[in-house]
Amino acid sequence: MEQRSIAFIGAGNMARSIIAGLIASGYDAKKITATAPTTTRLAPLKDDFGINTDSDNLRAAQQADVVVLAVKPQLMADVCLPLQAVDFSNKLVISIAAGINSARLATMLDSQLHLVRVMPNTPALIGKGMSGLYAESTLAPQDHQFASELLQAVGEICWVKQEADINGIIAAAGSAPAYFFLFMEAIQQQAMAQGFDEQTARLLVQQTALGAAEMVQANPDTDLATLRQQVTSKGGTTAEAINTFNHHHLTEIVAKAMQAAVARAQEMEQLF
Ligand SMILES: NC(=O)C1=CN([C@@H]2O[C@H](COP(=O)(O)OP(=O)(O)OC[C@H]3O[C@@H](n4cnc5c(N)ncnc54)[C@H](O)[C@@H]3O)[C@@H](O)[C@H]2O)C=CC1
Ligand SMILES: O=C(O)[C@@H]1CCC=N1
Repeated sequence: MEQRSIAFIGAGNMARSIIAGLIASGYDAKKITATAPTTTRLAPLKDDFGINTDSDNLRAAQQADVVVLAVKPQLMADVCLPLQAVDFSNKLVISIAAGINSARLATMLDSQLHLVRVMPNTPALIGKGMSGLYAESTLAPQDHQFASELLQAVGEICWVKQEADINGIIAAAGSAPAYFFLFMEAIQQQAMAQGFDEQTARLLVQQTALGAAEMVQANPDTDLATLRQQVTSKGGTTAEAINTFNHHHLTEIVAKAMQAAVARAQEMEQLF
């Protein structure tokens, strides 16, 4: 892919995940700079991936072709204020922040932007990310392509047509690794309660989750319900477990959780 210079403003969990994935995919480490106020987050990035680090956001942004905004939403306005001095006319801006829309980002940076909003997730760290992307139709094709390739370097992508759909991506992918971790934690805990040691309980759940996810991927023409039914023998053990989930309205719980994620993103759009 095109090797543009990239400045990650903010060097937390998500920036690290994308940087790790980019380096693993062969992106030139010298073309990547990450910023943070202290060396706590920066030193490991420099040591692990050989990228440049800087505590000066303005300098990093001025020197980059692509500026990735990767700070917490509540900090975004404060972080953007000094960046208003940057000439963004020839730069691509990528924001990964939840709950801050394009119009608000343009106001925060006081510029007309070549902007892509991206909603990634942390499995980008191991090249298994899922990112949703949104841009105005006026975005140049080469910027569109660069953003696609950047996120494809760390996983799968899908472009959404309306900016509001980014909130749906948050609910279904950005936040969703945590749902699976929670589910796996619950299985691990119950396996331990049934007598397995912690390590064995973890192996049982992690290998099963991996196997299930890979079966989904390996059978694109088989719907998820069919895969479930193939495990569920009539009158057997799985049927009892699934009946218990249904009795406690698992589907409704998931729907409510995803709706709550969207509602929070909408609320953040008003707050920050
Ligand atoms: N963690 C996740 O799974 C996902 C996070 N996001 C978005 O990514 C963004 C970052 O989230 P995380 O990485 O989880 O947060 P984080 O708290 O791990 O990282 C934020 C980083 O910003 C740095 N920072 C704080 N003040 C700064 C400043 N003035 N200048 C430069 N850097 C500064 C901090 O040192 C920290 O390393 C958020 O906007 C979030 O909505 C999006 C998708 C998934
Ligand atoms: O929890 C959050 O707000 C961020 C956005 C998606 C995942 N983490």
